[in-house]
Amino acid sequence: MDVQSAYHEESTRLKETLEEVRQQLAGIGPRYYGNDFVEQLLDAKREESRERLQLLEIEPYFGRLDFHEKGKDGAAPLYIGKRGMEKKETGQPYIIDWRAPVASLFYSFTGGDEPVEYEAPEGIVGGEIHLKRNLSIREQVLQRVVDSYVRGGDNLGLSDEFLLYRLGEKKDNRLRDIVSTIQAEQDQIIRAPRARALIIQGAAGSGKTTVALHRLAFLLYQYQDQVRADRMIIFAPNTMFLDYISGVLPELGVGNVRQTTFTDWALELLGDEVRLAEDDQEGKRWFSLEAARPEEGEWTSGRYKGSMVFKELLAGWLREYEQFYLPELDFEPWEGGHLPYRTLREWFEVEYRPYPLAARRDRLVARLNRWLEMELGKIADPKKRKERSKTGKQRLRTFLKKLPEVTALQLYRRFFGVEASPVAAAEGIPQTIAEQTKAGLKKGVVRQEDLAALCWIHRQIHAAEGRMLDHIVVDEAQDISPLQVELYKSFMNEPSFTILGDLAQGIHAYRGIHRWEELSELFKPEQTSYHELKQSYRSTLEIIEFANTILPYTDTGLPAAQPVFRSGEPVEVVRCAGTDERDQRVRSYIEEQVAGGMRTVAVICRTDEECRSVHGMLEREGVEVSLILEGQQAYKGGVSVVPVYMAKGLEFDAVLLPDVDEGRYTASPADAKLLYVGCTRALHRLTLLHIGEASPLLG
Ligand SMILES: Nc1ncnc2c1ncn2[C@@H]1O[C@H](COP(=O)(O)OP(=O)(O)OP(=O)(O)O)[C@@H](O)[C@H]1O
Repeated sequence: MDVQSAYHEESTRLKETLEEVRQQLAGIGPRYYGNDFVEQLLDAKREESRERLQLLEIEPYFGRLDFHEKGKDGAAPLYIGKRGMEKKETGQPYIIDWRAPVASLFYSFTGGDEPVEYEAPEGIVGGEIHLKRNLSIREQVLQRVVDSYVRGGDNLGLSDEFLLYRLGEKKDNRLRDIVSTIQAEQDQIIRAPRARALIIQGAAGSGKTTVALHRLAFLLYQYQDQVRADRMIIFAPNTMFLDYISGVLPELGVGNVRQTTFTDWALELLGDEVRLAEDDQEGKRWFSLEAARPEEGEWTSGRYKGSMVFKELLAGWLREYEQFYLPELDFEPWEGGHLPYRTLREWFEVEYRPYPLAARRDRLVARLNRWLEMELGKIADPKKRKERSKTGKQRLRTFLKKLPEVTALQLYRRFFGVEASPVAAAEGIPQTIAEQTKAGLKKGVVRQEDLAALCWIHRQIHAAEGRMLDHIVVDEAQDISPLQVELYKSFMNEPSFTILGDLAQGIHAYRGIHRWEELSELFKPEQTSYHELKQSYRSTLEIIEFANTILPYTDTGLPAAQPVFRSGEPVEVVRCAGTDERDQRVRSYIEEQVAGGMRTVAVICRTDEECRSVHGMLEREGVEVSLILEGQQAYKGGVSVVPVYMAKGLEFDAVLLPDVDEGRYTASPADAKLLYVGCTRALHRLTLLHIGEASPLLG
């Protein structure tokens, strides 16, 4: 079929579809606002349908697959959309949800005339593909029809055309869904079984974040009876990144999934008791040029406090503390009254043993109160009872002081020896780490690196409290610690994780993992699987090849990222005679890129100070530009100046690195990772400037 007839055919089908959607929408009826519970439930269902149809009304589908199922007559066209619908009159599928089993063929099929199959709930279904067609519909208008496979046709390289068209688009300030162009290797991850910890090492721009979000949408569809959106969490590195990805799930019709940072989540779990030190800023501490760089093999406090070694120490100390928690004392409410230690021990050590420490203490206190009331009840003389009640209650208050309330922070303080305790402070913590932590605790504050341990203690002493979770996504997982994952595990009956990251972008190696085994070892072998995504979709061929030359300096041994064949302008590296020329080049770069239609442009500097200086210069020249620093809540798009450690996870149409000199990017793996992150943020254009000698990482 020629292009024109295909376009005509699809226009007709689109018209029909839109008419069907409109009719179904019109048939839904008005909303119900009354108090009847059954009506309310029905209304919620109608509302769901309305939302689904409204989504379909804008872009009903993006693909068509003509599939000839074995044993059936001829090939039937399947239209695949972000949501599914049936034809009202016949009840037959009219648009197939992209997550449905049969839709997997659309993604896994990469050409060839061989038979294909997919896994349906009823078993394996086989057949042949006759046509794979990509359809681009915007605001109800058919814009493009691209056949990536026609049975019997020559099918030369067409499969990439639609993907390239999508990758060539300019980006705004939000990550988008990719349902129409999910690639086979990505689809495998999206559709992987739920009950395991999936660990994914993916090259920069390989779609990790995007794939994780699509996987959530898939799990909600596939395991409707087992998972709920409000029992899923996405952990991402910072609030601005969360803002950047916040559009994807709603586009996929998924609401109610909590998207948060570990710090926010941990502080909420721990309550008001825990306060972070105000100077706990990573930019200053680790990314200034003066920042201390840990030696290879040396424990940094973040690595240590996130390690399983530290967890074991905590666990051992906590066991001992629990053992000595109950003081060896009888309780005497008044002269002659007596509750022996033996009985108290029986309650605490035997009866309440199965409960976590906080609950054991609560129960003991409640029992003591009850015991006192009962003893008082036995006294017949009202005057005497009143007198004893007063003394008894006073003595009980004094006694309870020896059973201090247990909170995570209090225990942590005792563990570090900041507060007296029946069990001595733990030994074996590297001295500087112990001293630094104690100094903070004495001032009443902790650092972010303490949060995982505090939350872990909290779980140990409260256990069953809090909701269990169905699935957790950990993005940028190279930056998290084993203890964090151990903690997340305690919120699940069986592990169900999507853990994604890139060790080559491990710029927080002072607190993050250095090998994926550090996380996979936390699961039983049959509970975990490891995948690699090597293909990179974000950047042009030139940018990926350029970034690949930096990769070996990161010392991660990771393979080069593979580009899709999308060619653009060469990467420019320009030596400037001095700051005047550099500033002039930064300004003209921004001007040119904006004039050339780039919607997001970033000047990515090595440090906060450098960013402030470039931003100040641009503002003085009247350039409209946002300065992004640590703690930024939202990403607005347009032109930004951002330190490289904050740019991780984001992407921009055009990127300029203005300070790639030998002093700012040395030949160390830490700097190589920073430069790799900086370069891989660019989709279409990348330019690097330096004054004096260029960084040795540029070969
Ligand atoms: N199959 C695809 N079709 C179209 N675009 C895609 C596809 N896969 C990824 N992309 C695009 O590639 C870009 C990178 O995706 P994403 O940010 O999810 O990658 P990442 O692996 O998390 O990157 P990084 O580790 O560098 O932050 C995004 O613009 C995304 O839309």
